[in-house]
Formats: sequence, C-alpha cells, structure tokens
Amino acid sequence: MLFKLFFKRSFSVGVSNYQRTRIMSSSNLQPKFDKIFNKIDELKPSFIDRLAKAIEIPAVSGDESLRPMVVKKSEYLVQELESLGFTDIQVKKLGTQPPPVENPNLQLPPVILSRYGNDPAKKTVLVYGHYDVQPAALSDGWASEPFKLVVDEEKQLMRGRGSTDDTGPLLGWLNVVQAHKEAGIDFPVNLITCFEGMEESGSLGLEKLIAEEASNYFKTTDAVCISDNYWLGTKKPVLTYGLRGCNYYQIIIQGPAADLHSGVFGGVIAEPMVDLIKVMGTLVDSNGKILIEGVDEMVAPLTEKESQLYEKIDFSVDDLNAASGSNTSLYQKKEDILMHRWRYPSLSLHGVEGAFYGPGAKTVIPAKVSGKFSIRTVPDIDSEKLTKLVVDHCNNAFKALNSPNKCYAELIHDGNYWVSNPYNASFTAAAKATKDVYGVDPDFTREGGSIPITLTFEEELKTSVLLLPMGRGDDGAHSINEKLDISNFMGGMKTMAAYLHYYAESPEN
Ligand SMILES: C[C@H](N)C(=O)N[C@@H](Cc1c[nH]cn1)C(=O)O
Ligand SMILES: [Zn+2]
Ligand SMILES: [Zn+2]
Repeated sequence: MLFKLFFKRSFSVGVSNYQRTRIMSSSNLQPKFDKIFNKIDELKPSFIDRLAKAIEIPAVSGDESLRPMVVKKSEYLVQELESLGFTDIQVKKLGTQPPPVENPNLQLPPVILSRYGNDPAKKTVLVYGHYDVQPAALSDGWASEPFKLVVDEEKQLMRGRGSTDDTGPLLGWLNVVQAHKEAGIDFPVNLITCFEGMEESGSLGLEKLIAEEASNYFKTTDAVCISDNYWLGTKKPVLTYGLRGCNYYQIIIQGPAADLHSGVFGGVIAEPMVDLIKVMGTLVDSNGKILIEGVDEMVAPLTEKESQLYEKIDFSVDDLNAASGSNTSLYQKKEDILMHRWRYPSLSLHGVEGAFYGPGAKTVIPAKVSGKFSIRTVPDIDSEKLTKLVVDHCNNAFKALNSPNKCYAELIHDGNYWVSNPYNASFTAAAKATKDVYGVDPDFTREGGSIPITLTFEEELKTSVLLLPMGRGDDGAHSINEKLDISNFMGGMKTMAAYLHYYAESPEN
C-alpha cells in the first residue's frame, strides 16, 4: 500500500534551545553513543514511514464500531515486530468487554507480548505502550485529516491522531531495536513488549493478564519503562514519577419513549436534558472546585517537604497558556498550577450522548441523554468510596428536581493513581541518557493524566516503573491537531536507546 505524507509550509520553528544545540547535530552528542545516534538519524525516513502507516488505522478504542480497526492496528504491529526479529510473539485475547457496552459480545482488543533477546546474563526491561487512540474527526477543527500523518517541514513536526499519544513513542521502541540491528550494536538488555489497545478506555482486561503473566511471560522483568506522557512544557525534558488516576462516570436520564417535537411537547413534558444539565451543574463550580461532599476529605494533606518540590520545577502560567492556546488559567502561580494538576483531584464534564449537537437548529427534545464526566484521582482517594459518593450525590441532586424522569448514575471505568520514588537505577539511567541527548538535567515531574496500568505493573511484578516521555506539553494529546515534534521523536528514541545502555551497565536493578 502506498502511504502519502503531506508536506506543509509555515513560519514558526518549534525547536527549543536545548534541541538546537544537542539534537540537531550528532557530533555534539556523547561520543559513547555516536554510532547508535547516527544510525537513528539515518533511519529517520523509515521511522516516519512506519509511524505514517500506523496512524492511518483509526484505532479508537472508545468507539465500538471501530473495534475492527483497533484489531487491525494490532496486526500491523505484530507484522512489524516479526520483521524486526522479535520472538515469542503472543497475541493475548482478553475476552468480552464488560458493561456498560452497546454490543454485549464486543471483544476487547488483544495485548501484544513479544521479546527481543533472552540472554540470562542481561537485565530485562519491559516496555509498555498503547496502540489505541482517542476519537478524532476533521469536523472537530483539525487542520488536516486526523488519520493521515502530515509532516510539516517548516515547523518540523508530524501531525496526526496518536503521533504523541501513544503510537509515536510505542514505535520508538521498535525503531531503537532496528537501529541497533542495522548499526551492528549488541542490544544491551532483553526487551519485553506489552502493547495494549484499550488504554484510552480504562485498560479493561489488562490487570488480570499482568497478574497471570507476572510469574510467566514477565517473570524475568527487572524494570518497566513507559513512554506515554509528555514533558511539562516545551523546552525542558522531564522524567515522571507520578500520575493521577481516572474514574469515568455517566449519568443517564430517561424520559419520553422517543425524541419529540419541542413545539408540540415543549412546556408540557419534563425534559431529560434540563434535568441532566441541572444535575451536572451540581458537580463542580467554575473555579474547578468539586462540589461532591466528602471528596476533599480523602485527599492526602500537603507536607512542607512536598511543597518545596514545586519551586524547583521549570514551568510558568505562560507555558500553560501557550499549551491551551488561551488565557483561561484558574491559577497564576506556578506552584498552584502544578499542585492542581498533580496532587489535587479535578472533575471534568466531557459531553452528552444522545443530545443534538450538529450544525443547524433542530427543534428536538432528546428522549434519553447520558452525561459523561470524570474525576482525576490522587492519593488517598479510594475508588470505591469515591464512586459511592458520586452516585449518591447524583441521585440526591436528581431527587431534588422532583422530576418524573428516571436517573441512573454509574462508573464506566476506573484507573489507579501512582506515585513512586524516583531515586533508583532506572531513573538514574534515564537522567544520564536525557543529559546526553538534550544537554540538560531533566526535571522530575508528576503528570495530571492517567495510565491506569502503571500501579499494577509495580505491584504485580514487584519492580519499579519509569515514565520516560517523548512528546511536549503542547502536543495536543486528546485534542485537535495532535502532533509530535520531529526533534522530540528523534531525541526520544536516542534517549530510549541511551537509557537501555545505562540501565544495562548499572550495578543495581
Ligand atoms: C497519559 C496518557 N497518555 C493518557 O492519555 N491516558 C488517558 C487514560 C484514560 C483514562 N480514562 C480514559 N483514558 C487519560 O489520562 O485520559
Ligand atoms: Zn496515552
Ligand atoms: Zn491518551
């Protein structure tokens, strides 16, 4: 199949100072890694081509009708792994997707396990990534088709759904293997891949698989590395030691038997949308304060030691405004922004299923609407307790309306928060690798987003997890025009390679 790359001109150059001095010329880099870094540079066109082919497959895990595409993308990855010489490739089926789901026979996408090397004298690093993506449509406001990779030569970036989250970083591991092979460099560790297709929808089924494989496929794992988050800003590389969790809910309001004409029924029946908006309006205020009683009480108190950590981080409200493309920050102080992104919970309203949303002016009363919202969780919020508080809150808010409609609130999926200790061999190796590639010590950060399976890896495999982000804070993950800067793609793969070498050499695990 022929895959087209689109080239576009523009006037800004998205390359940071660190990257100008370090990434642009391999001769500046740590001589130790010259050979592998040069090979990564040389293979750039084929790496972009591999990414373009993957991006073409709209593997949206949250859209049931696109499940065959998620499976197709898993097949593409298997083919690539085979061609690179990965062995023991196992395509693990996870069974039927649990409710709530429209098709009760919907199969979960597979998890791909594979190995590169199996030398007992070497350490083993398990790399996790996800090949599913968030939904995307041109009509959302994208500058180009979201499932066609656009290489913008002027801005030196690649635009497409999954470029930064997480297809680009996932393929980075395959590319690093290819570069070692082609440069004739012994791969420093045994690599195990665990690639899933359900991360954007709560990693359903993966926890059980990890528990089953902990003493089987994953038995020899010394460290887990995940490249599925972003630098805090756009200039300084980071290593990440914490994530928020994510509990995703829906409130369903059921009224009349079918959608109705608002001229005929407006004013004489109870409208589900009115009830839903009133209930959703009781969840959070415009300052971001969660209004559900009992949630704040579960949050771990801020200690003096922790509060000092925020001062050292390279970030400002300007970085936030640049990434959001607005001046809508609720906080001006760096410390407040970071704490509200990393260590306090947040509640976001995402959308309404069943409601009219298209262009034009349709005069309809929707019969059944489902409001979607999520809460980003933090230590010490207990997921089950939180769900009880949320469901009780929604039921009470609905009851207060005295509506004849029916209301049902439920959890769709939850995923744990994770906070770890970054003082170990894996983080040390990654910090050295980052310095070699970008010429600067990384900041140690937490992340406001979630990777539900992180804590499971740590607990089941009894090992440490390192988050090694490839993209930048302004990549637009989950948003329109998601992109990955080419310098981050190249620098990210070099960092992955150097990390594996440093970790292999480290006397500790
Ligand atoms: C940080 C990671 N790349 C990501 O985007 N994770 C998702 C995970 C999720 C949880 N529920 C739904 N998706 C996120 O943080 O939203
Ligand atoms: Zn992701
Ligand atoms: Zn994501």
